[in-house]
Amino acid sequence: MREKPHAIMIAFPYQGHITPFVNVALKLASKGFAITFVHTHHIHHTISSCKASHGIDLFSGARDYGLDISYTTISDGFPLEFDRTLHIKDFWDAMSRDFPGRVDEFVGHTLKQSRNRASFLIADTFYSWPATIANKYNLINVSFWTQPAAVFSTNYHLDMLVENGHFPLKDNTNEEINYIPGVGSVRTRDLMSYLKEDESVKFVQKVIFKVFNEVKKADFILFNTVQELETETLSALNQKQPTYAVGPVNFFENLTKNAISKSLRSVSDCTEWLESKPPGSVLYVSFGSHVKSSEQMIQEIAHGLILSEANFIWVVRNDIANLLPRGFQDEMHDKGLIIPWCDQITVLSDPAVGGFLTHCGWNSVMESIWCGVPMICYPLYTDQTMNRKLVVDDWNIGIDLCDGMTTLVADRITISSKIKLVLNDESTSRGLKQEMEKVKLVLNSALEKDGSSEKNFDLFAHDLKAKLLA
Ligand SMILES: O=c1ccn([C@@H]2O[C@H](COP(=O)(O)OP(=O)(O)O[C@H]3O[C@H](CO)[C@@H](O)[C@H](O)[C@H]3O)[C@@H](O)[C@H]2O)c(=O)[nH]1
Repeated sequence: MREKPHAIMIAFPYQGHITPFVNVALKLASKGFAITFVHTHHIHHTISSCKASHGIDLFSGARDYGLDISYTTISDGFPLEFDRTLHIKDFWDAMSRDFPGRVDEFVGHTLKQSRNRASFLIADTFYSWPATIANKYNLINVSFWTQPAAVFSTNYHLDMLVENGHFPLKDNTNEEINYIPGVGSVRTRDLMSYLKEDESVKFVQKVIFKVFNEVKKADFILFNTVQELETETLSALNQKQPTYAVGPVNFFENLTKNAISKSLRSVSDCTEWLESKPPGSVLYVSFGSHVKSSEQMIQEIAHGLILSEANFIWVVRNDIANLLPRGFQDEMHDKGLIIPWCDQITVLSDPAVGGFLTHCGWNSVMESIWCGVPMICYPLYTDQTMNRKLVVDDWNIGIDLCDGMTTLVADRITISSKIKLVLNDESTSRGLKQEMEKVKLVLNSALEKDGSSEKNFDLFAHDLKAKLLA
């Protein structure tokens, strides 16, 4: 192939998807691919308003490092000021109905301009249109999955859940399931929240049904996970479609020294505060970019933190800041630092951090392992319950905040004692750290030059080029 193969990459408009997707773009470009990277106008506007120094092209920094990435934006159909979180159902109704047409037009136009270059499409698995558009333009269709393979496989085999009477899931069931190919034994309470019998998630179920029909038509599927951590699940999936565990890709950006802005919020610098704390003494608390806990639970966590007497950094996003107990900031003195957002990987890498109270978003789990920080798990929605199961039950690198998981509420005394267990209790903390070292080694080795993720990425690039030439 004389000209570089060309990827058209359409990002999914949420932080937990943007971060790894940007890294996939950088990685592909570093392997000799040309990229056209696309954000929605709204995401572009949000990212660029967080960093005044960046111009209109978020990827100009990548080109400074010799990477062939061009960048553009398309409309999601709503004005910039429309509140996409508050009106999530309207937003996603329109995204399902109208956005595919915009992508179609964009892809058609881009291909016309690209002078018969060998092109292919990469989109987030959560989009429901890639197979249709790839088919129309005769493009290879690459799907990118941002969660564990176990969650993918469960969604992929929804028909089995239906046959066995486990979909839709009745509330508060705790049966064992062991028929999902490659997933082993899992309890119904660990299944994704949107499989539950609840009107409010009906529209999510509809989306999931649709996207998992679509992904069955993908030519290649990339997983932001590690082969050695999910070996059986991945090999079962590989029997169905070509799958490649290439994760976690989240750290690849080091290559460009973080020159690519991808944060949807402005970042607070915690370095100085962390430097003033002893090693392993700080609990980092964050529930990711968009999930909301109940006011009651936020209050219990706040009191639990004070009772534990631990040092802590708590990412309290602006949308939940009003839920903190009155007088909390005075009570915590210098023991606590409340910030609206930070560079999470930088914070987790700091030697002062000894534990992570997390909602178990998959990026947070991967980042915590990469930094070797044991977790206290407080999963809230979607894949987070399954991610908790991997962290606590399978890998023993974290503990549950809410044992039993049925009510999802813990009181301040329990919370405080869980924090002490992870940060101060000799035996628990040593046990978690020992297991964490093993899992961290697996993850870090996968990212080495001859590690599985690196090799799988090369294999993917090789297979893709072969298919483009065929
Ligand atoms: O102050 C902060 C807090 C978070 N992050 C980053 O934000 C991302 C958060 O991702 P994740 O931990 O996966 O949580 P969510 O934002 O909640 O991600 C959504 O997307 C994930 C991937 O699909 C799913 O696993 C989650 O359940 C879903 O809620 C991570 O890369 C963090 O490094 C920061 O940079 N600064």
